[in-house]
Amino acid sequence: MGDATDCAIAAVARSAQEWGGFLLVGHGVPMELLTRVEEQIKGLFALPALEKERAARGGGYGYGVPPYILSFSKLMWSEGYTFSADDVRSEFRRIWPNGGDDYMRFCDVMEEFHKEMRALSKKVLDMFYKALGISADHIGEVESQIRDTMTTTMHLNMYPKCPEPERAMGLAPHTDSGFFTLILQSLVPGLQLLRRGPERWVTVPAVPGALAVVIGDLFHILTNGRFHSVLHRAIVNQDHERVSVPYFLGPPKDMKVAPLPAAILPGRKAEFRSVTWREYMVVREKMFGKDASALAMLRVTEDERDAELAPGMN
Ligand SMILES: O=C(O)CCC(=O)C(=O)O
Ligand SMILES: [Fe+2]
Repeated sequence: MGDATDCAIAAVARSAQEWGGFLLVGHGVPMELLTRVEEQIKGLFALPALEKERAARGGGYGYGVPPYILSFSKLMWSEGYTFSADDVRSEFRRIWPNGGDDYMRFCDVMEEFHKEMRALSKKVLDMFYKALGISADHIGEVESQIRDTMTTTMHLNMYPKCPEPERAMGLAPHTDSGFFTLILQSLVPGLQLLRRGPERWVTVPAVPGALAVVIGDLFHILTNGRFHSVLHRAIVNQDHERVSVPYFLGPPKDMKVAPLPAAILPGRKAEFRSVTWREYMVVREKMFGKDASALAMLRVTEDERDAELAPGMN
């Protein structure tokens, strides 16, 4: 994947435009490591409820579901754990206050995974740059800054078997807010992307060793809407529990994100205002559960564009 072929780059461009995501194979993260990650996560969620509650979610991190899913009416059939990938050892002291073998094994596996995924993320970003027409020898200051400062948040999802799957949802429809997400999933399908025109939910196949890549809202802004953030959800089933591990890549929380000049097509203008991730989350929170998109709030309006073209004329 280090030297992705022109054909692979064209496929990335096409799927990022049409779907907002794709399945990545041949990425080099060993399958055997992915299996160990899944085993550790199953072990974590199998702990007694009281032990998990010690790490109850606060300030965005910890055990529990992300707050946005509470604004949906359908029953959510999942458990979750969110943490900063750089702080595995301190975060999981909350679950294992005295350390010990289980703690060590869990942290070792998560750190190994983080190291591999971080390296992979940079390769994926470079593929996206190429797919936008920004070749390796034309990467500018902003592009390199993004590459060097990307942050990573990990989220662990556990969807137990559900006796009445049609009455529940694993994770409500949402877009990811950052740049892009690499998702490891069990060999049990459940992730679905919303395909446009006509709208329908399409299940992402569970291919051994593959990682799903999903584009987030800030990447939609960065690419001036050329790559679109995709609405996705997770469904549950009666026969198998399912684990998924989204590895979220994004900018530092206070870095301004605006359409990359090199990504704006000839004859077009920047269609989004610049925003930090922190600011974006405030807009997004207001939109949860409403039938409107936070991204739309950041679109530059015709009036603003006219004002920009003719300063001081009103
Ligand atoms: O379970 C999945 O496959 C999707 C998880 C997801 O989209 C998320 O946690 O943001
Ligand atoms: Fe997601």
